[in-house]
Amino acid sequence: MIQRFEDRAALASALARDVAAALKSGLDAQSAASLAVSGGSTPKLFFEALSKISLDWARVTVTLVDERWLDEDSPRSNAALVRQHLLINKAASARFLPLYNGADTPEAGRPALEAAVAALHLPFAAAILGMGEDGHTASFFPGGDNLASALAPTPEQKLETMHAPGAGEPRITFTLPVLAASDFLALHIEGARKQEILDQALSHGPDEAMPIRAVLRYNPKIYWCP
Ligand SMILES: O=C(O)[C@H](O)[C@@H](O)[C@H](O)[C@H](O)COP(=O)(O)O
Repeated sequence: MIQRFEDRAALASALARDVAAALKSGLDAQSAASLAVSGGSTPKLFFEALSKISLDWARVTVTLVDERWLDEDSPRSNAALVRQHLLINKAASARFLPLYNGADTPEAGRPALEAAVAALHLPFAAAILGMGEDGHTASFFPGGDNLASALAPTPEQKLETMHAPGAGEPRITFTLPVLAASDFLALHIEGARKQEILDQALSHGPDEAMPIRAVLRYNPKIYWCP
């Protein structure tokens, strides 16, 4: 299902309201709720809208769908984006679980992160994905070295590392089954170009060429604006 909004502000406030509702349902049913958000350039307005909504944020853990293996002082750090634009206002009391821990490589950092992630309250109450113009989502990149195991991991594995020509730097990502099991699963895309990419992904073709296809099979709610 695609919901179309007239502009970025309208999309951001609708997505923030829907994510807050999903978190509230999670918190009404259980002692804690987890939220996985994407980095990149698209989510800032949504983050700021969500940060202003009243919720029992102290019982919410925010983490990332995926992370670029970089220190937080890099402008490409997704953790830095979340700290600056989401963990503010009312959401300042949320707990944050970053997916970068300073190890030399994501492979070296992954065991400690798998242990940290094991303590998360899962399934996610909400997971919000983005999409790149190459058809990647999370760190499921075309040509990624661990793409197959990120899409179909062993059961105990919640994270996968990824090196890919289009990724910019090494990555770590939640695997598809963890993200797909979220109570509320959304894809947030903006602009005519991403609409075209989405149309291509919705046509037949291999997941390896456009890994977003693997997610579309789970019918995420799609939020789009020009
Ligand atoms: O760390 C990342 O790169 C993301 O989590 C990634 O999957 C992102 O959502 C898309 O690449 C879209 O990025 P833009 O919003 O910048 O287009």
